[in-house]
Amino acid sequence: MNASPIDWASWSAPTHATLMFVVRDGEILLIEKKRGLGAGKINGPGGKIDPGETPLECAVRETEEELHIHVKRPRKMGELHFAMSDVPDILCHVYLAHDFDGRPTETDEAKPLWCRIDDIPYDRMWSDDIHWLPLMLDRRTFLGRFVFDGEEVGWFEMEKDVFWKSEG
Ligand SMILES: Nc1ncnc2c1[nH]c(=O)n2[C@H]1C[C@H](O)[C@@H](COP(=O)(O)OP(=O)(O)OP(=O)(O)O)O1
Repeated sequence: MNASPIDWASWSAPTHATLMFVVRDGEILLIEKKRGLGAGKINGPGGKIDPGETPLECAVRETEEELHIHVKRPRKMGELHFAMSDVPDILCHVYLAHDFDGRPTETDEAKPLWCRIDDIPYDRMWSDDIHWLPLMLDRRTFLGRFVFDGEEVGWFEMEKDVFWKSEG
């Protein structure tokens, strides 16, 4: 691929956000996002980090708010650095869990959707997802850098097997 149009060494994002994925019995718990950035797309639950909140606290809170479940023992699997063309840049922390309390419930923010791991609807998701979600499902950690042109990925690179310090 061409050289990056972004100097990633000096890049920083004004928006920090999270994503949480629950994988159990060969299925992944996704959402149909009903509002906010990415409304209409399929994604994991998640959202923007509040002031004073850690990324892990945010991922757990957003999952509770959007699906009314409490995830157990989430592990940080990756970071996604999004240089955007039409909204402020985003740094997103990605978590994986295998267990939770509660029953996934539709809220005004999200509709739960269990998908078989081999039948994930990438064509209804953000266009970066296909570059890192399969890696995460193979239990590999990652750092993805993406330059978006509107809704499309114009440039990207993936670092694999990145060490992320455990939190909490
Ligand atoms: N490119 C891409 N791929 C996968 N996931 C995402 C992106 N860009 C993104 O922003 N996201 C994720 C990261 C977050 O989980 C959401 C965006 O957060 P948002 O819904 O705007 O945050 P909330 O705090 O829930 O929303 P408001 O309350 O501010 O409306 O998408």
